[in-house]
Amino acid sequence: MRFDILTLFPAMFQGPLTESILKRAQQAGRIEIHLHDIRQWTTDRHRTADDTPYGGGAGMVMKAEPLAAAIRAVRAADERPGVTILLTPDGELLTQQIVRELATLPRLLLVCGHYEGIDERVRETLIDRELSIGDYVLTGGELAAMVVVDAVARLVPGVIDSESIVEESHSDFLLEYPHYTRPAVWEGRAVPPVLLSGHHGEIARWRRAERLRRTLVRRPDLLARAAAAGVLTKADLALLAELGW
Ligand SMILES: NC(=O)c1ccc(NC2CCCC2)nc1
Repeated sequence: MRFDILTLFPAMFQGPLTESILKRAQQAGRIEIHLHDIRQWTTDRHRTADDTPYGGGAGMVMKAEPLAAAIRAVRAADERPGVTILLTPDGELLTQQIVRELATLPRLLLVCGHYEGIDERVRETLIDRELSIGDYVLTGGELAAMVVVDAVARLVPGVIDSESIVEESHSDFLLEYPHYTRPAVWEGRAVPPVLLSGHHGEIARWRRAERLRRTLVRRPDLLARAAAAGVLTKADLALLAELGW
């Protein structure tokens, strides 16, 4: 899968995309991440990529010409069809369902706005989809783009071991079960004995019960969605009834 990131600040992406899992995934050729500095498509001597807003008001707006030229040039750089996504608080809220959908695409172009945003006419003509990583405002779309790359890339085959994908939570709306590792007792707190029992069936049941209990306590809204999606078994519903749901 190919990711193209269009930004005024490519250096911001050092670190999250050049370490650990995403670095190894790129080295293994599972994913490609191409950074593009929008300023490269400015045409004036001062390399102007933003300007004052029509109608007045504070801040600056990213100019249409350089951004449009960048999007068109980057699209043309690879024959694979891509979806061009703008990261913005106005966008559709990113969920694991959307992440799974994006992970099936051959290519994603992520446009990172800055300052007050981008000229509306680029949104109307060149942006296919607008996504938000949450209801809060950031100084730029770069961190949101990193979140999208991270979440989507980890679902690309071969990026992380497949069994942890299969098990993962949020795919069936439920939160994760608690995780433990050595030592068996830490500062007087023991690991739940069932996890040391070697009884895989009991361990699976305990983990499922923990996911249900935690989701009930912390995210009852997700539990309602799980029920509506029909992913709760009769055993789940019986246990939830015991928990008062
Ligand atoms: N919640 C988000 O995904 C998000 C994305 C971009 C952003 N800021 C950018 C958008 C245009 C100018 C700065 N803030 C928040």
